[in-house]
Amino acid sequence: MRRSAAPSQFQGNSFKKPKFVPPGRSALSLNEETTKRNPDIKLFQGIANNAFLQSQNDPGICSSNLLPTEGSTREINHGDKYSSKYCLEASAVTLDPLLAVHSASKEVTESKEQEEKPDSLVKYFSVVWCKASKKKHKKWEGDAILVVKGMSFTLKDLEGKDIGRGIGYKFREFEKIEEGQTLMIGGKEIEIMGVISSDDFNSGRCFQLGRGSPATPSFSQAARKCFSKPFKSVCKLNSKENRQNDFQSCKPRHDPYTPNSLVMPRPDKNHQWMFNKNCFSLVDVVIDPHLVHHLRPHQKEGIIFLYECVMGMRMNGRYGAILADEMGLGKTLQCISLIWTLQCQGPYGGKPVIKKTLIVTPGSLVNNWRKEFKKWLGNERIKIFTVDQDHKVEEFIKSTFYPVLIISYEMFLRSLDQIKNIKFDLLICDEGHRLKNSTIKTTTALISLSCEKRVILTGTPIQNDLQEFFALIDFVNPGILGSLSSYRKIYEEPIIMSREPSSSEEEKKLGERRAAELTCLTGLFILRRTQEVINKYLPPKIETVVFCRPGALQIELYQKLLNSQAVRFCLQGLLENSAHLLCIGALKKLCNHPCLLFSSVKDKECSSTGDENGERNLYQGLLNVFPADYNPLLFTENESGKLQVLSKLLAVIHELRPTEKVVLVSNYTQTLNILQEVCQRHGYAYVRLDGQTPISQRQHIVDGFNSKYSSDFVFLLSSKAGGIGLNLIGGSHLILYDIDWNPATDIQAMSRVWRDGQKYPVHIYRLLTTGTIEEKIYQRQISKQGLSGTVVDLTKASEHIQFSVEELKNLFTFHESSHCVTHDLLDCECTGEIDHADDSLEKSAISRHCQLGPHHQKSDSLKPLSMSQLKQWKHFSGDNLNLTDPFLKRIRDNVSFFFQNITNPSTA
Ligand SMILES: Nc1ncnc2c1ncn2[C@@H]1O[C@H](COP(=O)(O)OP(=O)(O)OP(=O)(O)O)[C@@H](O)[C@H]1O
Ligand SMILES: [Mg+2]
Repeated sequence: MRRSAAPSQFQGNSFKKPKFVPPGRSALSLNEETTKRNPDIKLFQGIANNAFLQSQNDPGICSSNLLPTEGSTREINHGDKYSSKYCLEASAVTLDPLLAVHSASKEVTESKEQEEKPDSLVKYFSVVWCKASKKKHKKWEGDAILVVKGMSFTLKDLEGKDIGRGIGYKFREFEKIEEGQTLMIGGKEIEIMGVISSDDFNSGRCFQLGRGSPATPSFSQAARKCFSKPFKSVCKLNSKENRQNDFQSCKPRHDPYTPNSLVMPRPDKNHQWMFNKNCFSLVDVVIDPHLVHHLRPHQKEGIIFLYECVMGMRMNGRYGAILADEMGLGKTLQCISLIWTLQCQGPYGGKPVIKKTLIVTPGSLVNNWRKEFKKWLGNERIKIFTVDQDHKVEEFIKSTFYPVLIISYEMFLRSLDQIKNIKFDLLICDEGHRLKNSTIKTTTALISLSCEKRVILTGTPIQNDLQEFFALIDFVNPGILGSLSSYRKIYEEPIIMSREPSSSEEEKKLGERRAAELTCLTGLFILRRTQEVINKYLPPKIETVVFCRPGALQIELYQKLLNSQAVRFCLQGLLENSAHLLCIGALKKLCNHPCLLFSSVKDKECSSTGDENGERNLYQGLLNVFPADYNPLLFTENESGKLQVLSKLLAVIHELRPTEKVVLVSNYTQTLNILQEVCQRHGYAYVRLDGQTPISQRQHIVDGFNSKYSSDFVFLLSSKAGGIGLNLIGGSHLILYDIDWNPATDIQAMSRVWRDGQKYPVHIYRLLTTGTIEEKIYQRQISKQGLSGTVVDLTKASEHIQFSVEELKNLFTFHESSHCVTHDLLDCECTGEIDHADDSLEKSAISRHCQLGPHHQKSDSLKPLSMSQLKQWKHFSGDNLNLTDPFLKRIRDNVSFFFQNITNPSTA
């Protein structure tokens, strides 16, 4: 047979063909072998192997939070300004037992015993294949990986798909396999090209080599080009003009030697080779001292990280980054520092790296960005253009005045035709987790921009869904993980499979190794730090979960609803037309206030529409429970346990802390109407921001509330409509009036007030109605089920949550006599009469599971609580006579139980 190369070998990646390794040397990794022959790979691996830093000193820094092994974190070495030191934790994964088996194969195969149990032996070969035919001249059709396990052979293409299988081979047959040998497998003829180590297979690297993706980025090709004409372009100095430019700008813009100066790492030789063709002199890029003065240590690290990424210094040919710091860590300031620096400076002759930057952000944050630019850089340094009703993109295009364009995602889509014609050098997508779906218009439109330097900012953990993760990675560094289908085969499927309880040891190992490899590839350009890094700059946070006794009317109505035909149908498993959602909705409304339920029943009575959802079955007889002359507009506070508590809470805050303000959060507009009415009745000045608030007015409302001169006492906020990214540091008390299925919604709301700039200790109150569905939702939030996977995602509505009949039974049970069902579930022995907290468990033991990281990875501090963590909170019943907290004292009559936790007590 003529040995013509497989398609991928035509691309000139000659090093890709694995060299045959004789059995005695089979433990040597393929990479070691290839690097010996190809310096390009070695250089790349140098980068990759150095890519992770251990940050034992800084608990808050955790690289991308998708860590393969405990504590695999990144930190930038400040000791040496010009070099970032990394260490690859993933490479420290314990030696794969398969590898050991592999290297010992000779002796093992001679043993008869093993002959009978060949399953324990797995070998991997790189091969080329073609369909079996009798033709004389055949052409190989592709590269593939041959997996030989026991007596079965599997052929996988370089996308990870199985393309052939064979069983029933004799164990001795594969023992003799060697380079050049041909075999028939599943109707395909294959030729063995070489051995692949189990390490390379388990990590997925052998698939990448074939694809020429991350391990061999465009860098190797570019570098090869340079080698072909050594020094020519680099040393061809220098036109007169160049020299003059060089001379003029070779001084750093700011002094790199002053104490506390923040100097960006210098590009290495390869970078210079590729990007400094004109041989400008190297100039230090120094962050404006005016900014450095304000920067927190984690922000300095973040700026260096962003700089290295967008300059292509972390991974050759890749210019994207994901800054996934937890909420409130100042991602905006880090980006502003980056923009301002690149706008004025560059490492080659001091020439600025970028001219124009596009910032795309949710509409409600456009003005916040403008404000932040002004806050950190003043009005004079940089001119920014924000697009709104009165300022169109055309104006930006006509003017040469503005280097930065800030636009909302919606407006961006509408103005795409114009924006496409502008050459942007840097693209920043704020709250960029919305790009997790690569098929939505916004993502495709942004991808269509030619800008290579792309930064995603997100406070939401991004690794919970591996497909969404792919979309985000592929957005910032297109193609780095190959095609979606190969990504699924090589990473997603093995990783998910390994998490199944039924997975075999081997599957578990493979999944772990693939996760480690994925982390390794992506960890270079993802940075996530947790709230802990700024805790020390923040005031204390006192969080209290308040279990409010339901009012008499609520109890009666609640029981009536649970006895309705609709609920009974649900419990019999008759869940057509989402009837259970209707029941859940009615119970939640009732918990907020009975008048909301009354209005729904009345609306249904008056409406002429059909009854597909069985509303009539649910509402039957409810009106009789209300007083005959009940008027929902004249609702009273004591009809709702939570409203009574709220009203007293507002009163005591107003009385004891007259200069402090309250953020009052609900997910429902109708509930906000009631809360607004309460404010009016008591004469509290308030502002309101919900989904109806025009985007143009939002920042104005926020600024007004945050101003120390404003007389507003309450900020009524619909968290779903507008909570994301807002700074509400004017408020130091935050009350969550109702609970969402999705813990992320509540966490988002809570972190609006406890953030940089907050002056007062922050009090957060979560109100729950005792014994009702609200407690159940809370338990779901803090139990494993609620914490797994994509639930921590603001876009997932409760309609997508699946319930079993068992779960519905639990949801539709009312625990009228319990002080706190959640406490009952904790298996805690205390009676709640005195303050109690369980110290028996280690505080940080439980973390939210994510698909990539191990189960005991460092936890996000803003992640939802777990049950066992809750048990460690101080807890006590409302009858506790030793209450000292003046706020809790005032509301205790209506409260059956409290859980309380204080973060950062020392900064008080
Ligand atoms: N170094 C600093 N010193 C003082 N205040 C700071 C500093 N860095 C940021 N801030 C302030 O902290 C607040 C939060 O910053 P920012 O809005 O950028 O957070 P974020 O990381 O974008 O959070 P989110 O994910 O919620 O959007 C802002 O008011 C900002 O001005
Ligand atoms: Mg932000």
